[in-house]
Amino acid sequence: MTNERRVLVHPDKPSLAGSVAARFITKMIDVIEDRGEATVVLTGGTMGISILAAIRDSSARDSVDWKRVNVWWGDERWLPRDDAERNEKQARDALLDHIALDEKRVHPFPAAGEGIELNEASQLYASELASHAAEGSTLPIFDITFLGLGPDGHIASLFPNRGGILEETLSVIAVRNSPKPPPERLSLTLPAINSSLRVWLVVAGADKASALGLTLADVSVHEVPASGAQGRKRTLFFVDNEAAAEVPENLTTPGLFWTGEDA
Ligand SMILES: O=C(O)[C@H](O)[C@@H](O)[C@H](O)[C@H](O)COP(=O)(O)O
Repeated sequence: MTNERRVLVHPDKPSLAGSVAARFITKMIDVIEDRGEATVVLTGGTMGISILAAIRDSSARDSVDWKRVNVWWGDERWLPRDDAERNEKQARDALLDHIALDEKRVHPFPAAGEGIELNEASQLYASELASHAAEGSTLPIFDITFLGLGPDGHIASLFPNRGGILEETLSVIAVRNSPKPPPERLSLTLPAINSSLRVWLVVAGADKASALGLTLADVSVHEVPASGAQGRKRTLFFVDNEAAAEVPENLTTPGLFWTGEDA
């Protein structure tokens, strides 16, 4: 298996969301069968949440043994737990509250207003990751890490020309003065993201075409953080036609018909 990056192009957002949902369900079933459990890292953002809703609405949804699925987040907005803009809240509304998860396996970031401040929250999440780490690691085995892509090329809460994208030691960082509101966030670092077996970027809309084109042109990770995303086994870009406008033809594959051996 090569660790090439593959761009799977879909006609529009609904077909993109439906295709990713179907692949995700299939992959979860395969991994659980193989390892007895599966671990996913969720992302915020409109496409990331749309995919959770598509999983919820899939007729195959409950073929997954959800009580064996571990859920983490790639980043979180530093807001009160029930704030509508919080990634955890949006994920619970879109999917998590509709499936039979084992709540002990669901690991949201800490929230604002619960007696700890941002730096301590990042350390707490790093410790929680470490307490569920695989042998000899500080991180659990992530089977799939979802990422959205910002128009500026950010992933999670790792923004261009900021120190966070260059962090090589910590697994979690506190983010302040975020260019995307809210200003305070928590984020996995690039090494933590790239520890994932599979990184699935979900990208839709004309406003992402430039960032996606630059990402695949391998410009510096400091300028385009997404260019540094690399799963250990597989890195897939699930995109719609609009977002693919600046992707060289030779890098794209029709997403609806790709039967790649291991998504
Ligand atoms: O907390 C967040 O905002 C996300 O984690 C962020 O990384 C998001 O995925 C991108 O900004 C894309 O968001 P859209 O899909 O809404 O453009």
